[in-house]
Amino acid sequence: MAMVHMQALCSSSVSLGVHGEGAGVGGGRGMASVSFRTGLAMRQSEGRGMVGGGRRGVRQVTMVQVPQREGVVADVKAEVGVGLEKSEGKAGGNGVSPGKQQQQSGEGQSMEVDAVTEAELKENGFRSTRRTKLICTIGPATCAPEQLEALAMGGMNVARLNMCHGTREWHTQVIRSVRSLNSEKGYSVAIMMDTEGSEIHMGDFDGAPSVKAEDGEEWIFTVRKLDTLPERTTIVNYEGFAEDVKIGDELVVDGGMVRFEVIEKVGPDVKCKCTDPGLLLPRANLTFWREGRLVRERNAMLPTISSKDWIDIDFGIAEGVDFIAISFVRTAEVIKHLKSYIQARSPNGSIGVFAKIESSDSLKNLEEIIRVSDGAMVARGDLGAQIPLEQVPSVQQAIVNLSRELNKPVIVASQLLESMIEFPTPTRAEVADVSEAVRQRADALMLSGESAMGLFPDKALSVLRTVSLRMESWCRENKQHASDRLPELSSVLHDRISENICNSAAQMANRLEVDAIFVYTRRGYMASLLSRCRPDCPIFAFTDTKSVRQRLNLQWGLIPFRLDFSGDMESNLRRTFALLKARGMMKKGDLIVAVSDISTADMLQSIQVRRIP
Ligand SMILES: Nc1ncnc2c1ncn2[C@@H]1O[C@H](COP(=O)(O)OP(=O)(O)O)[C@@H](O)[C@H]1O
Ligand SMILES: C=C(OP(=O)(O)O)C(=O)O
Ligand SMILES: [K+]
Ligand SMILES: [Mg+2]
Repeated sequence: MAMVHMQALCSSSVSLGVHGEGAGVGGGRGMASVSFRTGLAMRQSEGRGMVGGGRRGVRQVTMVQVPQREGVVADVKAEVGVGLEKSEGKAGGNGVSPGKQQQQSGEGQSMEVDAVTEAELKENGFRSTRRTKLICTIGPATCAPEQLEALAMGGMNVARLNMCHGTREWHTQVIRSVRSLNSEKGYSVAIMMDTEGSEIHMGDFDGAPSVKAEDGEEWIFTVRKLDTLPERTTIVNYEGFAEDVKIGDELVVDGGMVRFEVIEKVGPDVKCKCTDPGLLLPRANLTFWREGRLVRERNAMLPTISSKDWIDIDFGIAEGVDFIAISFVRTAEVIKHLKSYIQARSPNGSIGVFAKIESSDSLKNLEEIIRVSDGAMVARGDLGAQIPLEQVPSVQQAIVNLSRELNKPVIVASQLLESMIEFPTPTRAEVADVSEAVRQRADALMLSGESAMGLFPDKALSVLRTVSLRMESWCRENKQHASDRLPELSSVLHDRISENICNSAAQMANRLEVDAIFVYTRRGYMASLLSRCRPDCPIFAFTDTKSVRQRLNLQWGLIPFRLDFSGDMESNLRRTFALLKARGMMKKGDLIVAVSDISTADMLQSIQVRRIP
């Protein structure tokens, strides 16, 4: 077996030499010692996800010969001495023993994992765990505690709150209910807040869940703030509406669910004739088209984050939501602006900011937007109203691929199982659509109306679950991963080491057909990088804070655990094995690849192959 010898003399180059002889690893269990030495100095970048993030300093990387130990099959280790300034972050202590480590309240227990995954692992083993994550929009059909619990039981990883709808009190109540399910019953449902954005939309219908617009009917679209609505009248939330539309324009509701033609303008009222009948839903999105083209000049004048959105965002920060999704993002600037605002407001918090890709402007700046965001959502509902429908599938594929390349989680959203709003089984075409998103290896799939106000929210979730599982195992059987080549992520040396460690670990895991990859990570960055490789086995991500654990919930293949760990990998591994075995989640003889991202005085990152003793 090879001695891997890595040498890097200055911050710009790393060379990897593989020698023909060296410590003998050949003999299977308990024999290994592969190590590499690096002597390099580098500045830690301030970018996201640095190991031991929050610290600055110059790192000195040195090699140590790794002693042979029981249970080690092979061990590749880069050990680093870190010259640190005082650590700024919380829970960043190096080499603190678990017993001594002071956690925020409620974080002192031995190991926390989502109860549903735990049960699934015990029952069906590693290969059975679902890799694609599921998001449910919560609405009137699912907001009661027992309805939320049914979704959590059914595999909901993230609950989404659409701030277009519902009152502040309603949202507060849902957030509290989810939080107490988590703390009292062991679920781990994260919360995503989705901003309303400055879209043009219709008003409510005096509490009616929907109103039918018949072919040829005349309707009034008005900018007047009416208290009582005359029949066949709807309010439009955009004050410039009556001025902007022209006679002959086409009004498209919800991307084409209903259409009208403008026939007359009377002051603040716009008289329209229904040309495509259908159901009008409260606050349905509205676009207007002239000579076959979307009129977007005025839309472009509206802010991406409205004053109402800022109030909602403050609310989200105060409630400690895990993710904020921004509607109708047009540029990277707005995401940067929001991220710095969140950073200033909750320096210790870690709210992931997701860019919703749902306008033609966002497509022009796609890469820039995804680079600065913590994730992206293919919001096909509005996207399909802004670009020709037939372009949506290829755009979806491009966004999924780009996000994965850039190491950002990506959600495929809207109309996945639309017919299940009314019917208990999906159409075959819907099943094919869900399967395709899974085959593309999106991180997460999202239900909207199906779970918010449909008749069969639990059934819809169950369809997402079973279709995902089936497609995932089909992909593994057909070795789809073989063709997945990812371009290198970044130019920062330190990042390149993390990336290459993760790529190698994932490749090793696939070749050795191990049962799981373990990753010990404080910020979650290494867990993300492993998820990005979409390996065949599940990834157990051990992290020491609740907020990081919650955030990892959204990423493909990750099973996040909260665990107090120390800088001593050997003791971390032994403790983890013991805890997992005691809880029936692993058994003697299981093979794992362990990746460590814990920065301490004598270690940076390592890959080990271990058999559970
Ligand atoms: N918090 C809520 N309160 C009431 N109804 C909701 C809520 N969230 C979602 N809904 C209903 O579910 C439908 C689908 O949800 P979603 O796709 O998120 O919204 P939209 O259709 O406005 O884009 C909405 O049109 C609305 O009727
Ligand atoms: C997810 C979407 O956004 P919203 O439901 O908020 O309109 C969409 O447009 O597909
Ligand atoms: K929204
Ligand atoms: Mg939308």
